[in-house]
Amino acid sequence: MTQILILYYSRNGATQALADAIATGVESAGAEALLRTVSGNTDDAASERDIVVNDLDLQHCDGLIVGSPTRFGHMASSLQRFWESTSRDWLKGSLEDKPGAVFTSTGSQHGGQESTLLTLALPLLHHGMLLTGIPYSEPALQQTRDGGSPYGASHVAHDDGASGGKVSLSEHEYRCAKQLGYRVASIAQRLKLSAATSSSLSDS
Ligand SMILES: Cc1cc2nc3c(=O)[nH]c(=O)nc-3n(C[C@H](O)[C@H](O)[C@H](O)COP(=O)(O)O)c2cc1C
Repeated sequence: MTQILILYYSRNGATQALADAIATGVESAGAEALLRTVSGNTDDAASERDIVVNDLDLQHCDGLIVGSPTRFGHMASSLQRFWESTSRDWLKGSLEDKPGAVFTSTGSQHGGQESTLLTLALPLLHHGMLLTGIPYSEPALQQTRDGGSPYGASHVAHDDGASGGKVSLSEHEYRCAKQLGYRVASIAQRLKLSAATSSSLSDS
């Protein structure tokens, strides 16, 4: 079965809520969603609901969707530290030619979603991934008054999670996130199928 790795860092649950919505989209395409986190810093703990990613997760996945809260306009240091530990996988090309996408949560509406999404995409490109976002054929992208962007899925948290409140995505944020999961999973399935078809043609 096609396996999509959803890798995120989240301290207060908002980025994790996006990861869950993306997983719903992955599963709606008939693929498996593998939710993984990165380890946090001593003074900045990561959510412990999901286990920490390992090398095999990167090597075996058919697609990767990466998320982080926005921290001063870019990704959290825990996720940056994770990327700096991936040189061996970069040398092996573990992620090369696999579809990838990104997501983020901010405290405020104009707190840097686009800068975070665009910079979250850079390590994926360095690893040779095929970057995708959310197309405007998704109606929620036109209708949203909160998160959701062509660059990736997003949520405006107004810091509900940080103040101990319940994190809840708006309907449009949820639909954009689900669409992103569906899109990466269905692209991964098509790539896998065409690789299998061309290898069986070259064998015959
Ligand atoms: C050190 C730090 C820097 C932050 N920088 C920003 C920022 O630049 N823009 C913004 O809108 N929110 C910022 N926030 C708020 C977080 O992005 C927001 O609370 C996010 O939803 C947290 O995600 P999480 O619940 O997954 O941890 C910052 C929070 C912290 C702790």
